[in-house]
Amino acid sequence: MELTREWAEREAAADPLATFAKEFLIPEGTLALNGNSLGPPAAGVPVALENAVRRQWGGHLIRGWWDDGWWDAPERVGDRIGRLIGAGPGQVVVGESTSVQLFNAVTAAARLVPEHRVLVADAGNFPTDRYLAASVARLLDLHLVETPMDDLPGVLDRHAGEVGAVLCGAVDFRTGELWDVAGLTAAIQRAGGVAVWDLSHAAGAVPLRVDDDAVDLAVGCGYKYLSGGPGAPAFLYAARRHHGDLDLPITGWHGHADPFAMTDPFVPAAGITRARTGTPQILSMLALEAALEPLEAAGVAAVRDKSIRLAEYLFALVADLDGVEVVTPRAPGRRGNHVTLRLPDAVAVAEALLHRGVVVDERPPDLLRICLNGLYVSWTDVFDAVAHLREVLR
Ligand SMILES: Cc1ncc(COP(=O)(O)O)c(C=O)c1O
Ligand SMILES: Nc1c(O)cccc1C(=O)C[C@H](N)C(=O)O
Repeated sequence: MELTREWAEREAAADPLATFAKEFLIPEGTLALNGNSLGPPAAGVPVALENAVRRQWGGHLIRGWWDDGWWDAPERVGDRIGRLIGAGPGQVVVGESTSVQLFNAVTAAARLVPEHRVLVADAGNFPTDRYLAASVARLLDLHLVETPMDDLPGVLDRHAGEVGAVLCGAVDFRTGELWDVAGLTAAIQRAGGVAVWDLSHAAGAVPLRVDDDAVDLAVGCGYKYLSGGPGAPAFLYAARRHHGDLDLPITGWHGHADPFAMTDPFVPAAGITRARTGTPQILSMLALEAALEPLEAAGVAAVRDKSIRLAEYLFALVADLDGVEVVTPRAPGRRGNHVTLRLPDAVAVAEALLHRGVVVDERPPDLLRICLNGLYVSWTDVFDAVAHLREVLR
């Protein structure tokens, strides 16, 4: 690799994924490097929404639930996301916010092993995960143990036999560190626990194999690498082996075995359908469904491969920047698709970059996150972003 713009231009010209950038609505001259917060809209999204509102809703009114496939959307879109995370059909539903799904999953996980009174939570996880783990612990009167991910194996050993639900983030939202989902899931299960992974920063970013890794439950965000739009519905994965015993706390009527019988008591539906809650956010779900198309067409593996190489380019480009430390592990197997730099005044630097059309984000006090989603970020974007950073720091 060469640290010149000409080299970046040559790489961009030879990039087999280059055409996918045109399938996203990104303002001319803007470098969208914060897809780990909010992915940009795919061009198919406004088309799908226009169709959903005018033709489906406006044309068919309530018949849309059946004639336009709205009723089945949570499982249908769930299966599509399932393919992106290595889940076979019938194990993923889409709906609600990530936070609601986290509450649902962690509570159900704890209820799978009611005699195990320790709830373990990743201390570095995004705040909503930690708040919800604490809330579930209070609700079920469990003992909450928060641990840095590095110490998770030790915590599991110390509490072996008492461990119930364990909530971890697959990719650290701050540092971008990718954890060993397969190995840690096995360790959690050896301790008697039930592994709940937050895949928000991993789904659509890194190839996941939730079935092969024997993950118990997982939750993920719809608006980061899946580009479903602000507040896009989240997803919940539950391994098929748990479906019969899954006692989810949000027992809405869409999760009932016979919702239109409208009778008591609540009888959970068979399969993953029991994880449905109330009426799903159809417009948002159809936006999310349309947004998946470029990612599905490119394939997570190809996007990941390019993202890894873009990060290596970024590591090389920032190597001589004084006072800038790369916080993200460099080994590809140990990082997701965002790179985090530690530097003084990260907030002011992010602000200055934004004025130059470089959209990154900062996490206080001193972290700058740069998301390199190979689906729409190019080699020249990385070169230009670092050139701007260099000028801002000067
Ligand atoms: C790991 C993680 N979980 C959850 C969320 C968000 O949850 P919600 O979509 O409910 O706001 C985020 C980001 O906002 C996140 O980074
Ligand atoms: N969910 C967000 C929001 O509602 C507003 C602004 C940003 C976000 C984010 O997604 C933050 C993100 N999860 C993070 O990793 O920091």
